[in-house]
Amino acid sequence: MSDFISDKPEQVCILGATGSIGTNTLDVIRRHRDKYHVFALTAHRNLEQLKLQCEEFEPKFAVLPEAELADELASFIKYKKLDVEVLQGVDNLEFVASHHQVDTVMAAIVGAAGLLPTLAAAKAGKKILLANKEALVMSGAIFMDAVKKHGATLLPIDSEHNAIFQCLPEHFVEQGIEQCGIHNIVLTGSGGPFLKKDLNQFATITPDEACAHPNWDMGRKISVDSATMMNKGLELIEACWLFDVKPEQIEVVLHPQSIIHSMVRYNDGSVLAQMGNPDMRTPIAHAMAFPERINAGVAPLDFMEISQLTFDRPSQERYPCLALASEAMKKGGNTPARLNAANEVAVQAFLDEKIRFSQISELIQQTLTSTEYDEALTLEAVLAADKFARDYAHQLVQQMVTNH
Ligand SMILES: NC(=O)C1=CN([C@@H]2O[C@H](COP(=O)(O)OP(=O)(O)OC[C@H]3O[C@@H](n4cnc5c(N)ncnc54)[C@H](OP(=O)(O)O)[C@@H]3O)[C@@H](O)[C@H]2O)C=CC1
Ligand SMILES: CC(=O)[C@@H](O)[C@H](O)COP(=O)(O)O
Ligand SMILES: [Mn+2]
Repeated sequence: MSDFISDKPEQVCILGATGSIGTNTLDVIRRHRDKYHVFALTAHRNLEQLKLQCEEFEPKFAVLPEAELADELASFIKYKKLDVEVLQGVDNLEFVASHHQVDTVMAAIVGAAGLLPTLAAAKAGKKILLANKEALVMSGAIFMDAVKKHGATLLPIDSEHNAIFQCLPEHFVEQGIEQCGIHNIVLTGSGGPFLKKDLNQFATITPDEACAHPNWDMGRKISVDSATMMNKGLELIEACWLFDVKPEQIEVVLHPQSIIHSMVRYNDGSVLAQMGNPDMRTPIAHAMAFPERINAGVAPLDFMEISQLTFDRPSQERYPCLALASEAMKKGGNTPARLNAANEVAVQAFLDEKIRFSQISELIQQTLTSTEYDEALTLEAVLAADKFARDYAHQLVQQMVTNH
């Protein structure tokens, strides 16, 4: 007898629906309304965008953490006579992420705010499409344990990790990468907008310059992370947890064109690469439909248009954040959580023009040296380390502002 194939659309909850990943996810869904149904949308401050999304997709739930915005959305929903229930408060992010009617959760909230709802989805055994790399950086062991224990399915959305996943053999989860004849993982990074900028001019970099990524259109926090290459550092940690490898098994390679999204190097000399135009709808569609393939609306890669694909070593002087992240992963315990917290505070302070671009790495380094190392194997310990490092980093911002 053939397997029963459900023709009911998959019920999707999008955490962070109004962001870059959230809107790209909705664009993929828009092309496949027969396969996917939007069950819940969550946002933070972008009320206007959420109103439009509620009108178009009419989810069962729309969640906003802040009461005032939620009330305004509820009035809009009533006025438009939409069949959408508006929920307010952060606890409701977890409620929708773990709702029994939800099949798939797109985890696309930026930063530590995404951890608890994404973990709730893992504990409810959902199919998780993971964009929120910070959740894994903060609590990799806890998160991966929850995925295994509760039978959740974890599929990477981050373009590099999705690429690596596509280049790995199917049985890598059971066997581990060494048993699969794999030598190492090659994590590619563009180097961001300051790949060639004079180091003497780093102190005067503006937020808009830092957010002008050469290849990808992303939210402001991850764009700054790309400019410092902390993004690659967070991705190195993310890859360690997703693929059960050590930092030494990952080689970071600069590839300014962002056409090869990452590679797997095999012992027989083969290197498998996943390529494509830099458009997040490819990894989103890949993970949503896996193991099938669906149309993502992405233009086919035109080799005649690509003049060259180049590779280089990242310079430690230009990108000190990359080494900070790699060291944090090697040190382990609560270090990646403290690194992430300090980075979030530093990036926000830079975006608010309180500190200089070159002070981001200084602030992270000082926070790591001055806050306490701990094994941090419980969620409470991770959250405490996050809070402590965040508070410490805020104090450093104040000092830096005063000394300006
Ligand atoms: N953009 C990209 O191409 C890629 C992103 N990622 C990762 O995906 C995640 C999302 O990135 P991106 O889409 O660029 O980010 P955006 O800033 O564009 O979007 C972030 C989303 O999270 C919501 N949000 C922000 N803060 C909170 C909060 N405190 N509580 C609840 N929701 C919140 C925002 O709501 P609102 O807009 O309403 O304020 C928005 O919906 C990040 O972890 C990033 O590292 C990974 C690979 C590629
Ligand atoms: C699209 C994506 O996955 C981003 O994380 C991307 O990797 C950013 O580009 P960088 O390679 O410059 O960090
Ligand atoms: Mn990435």
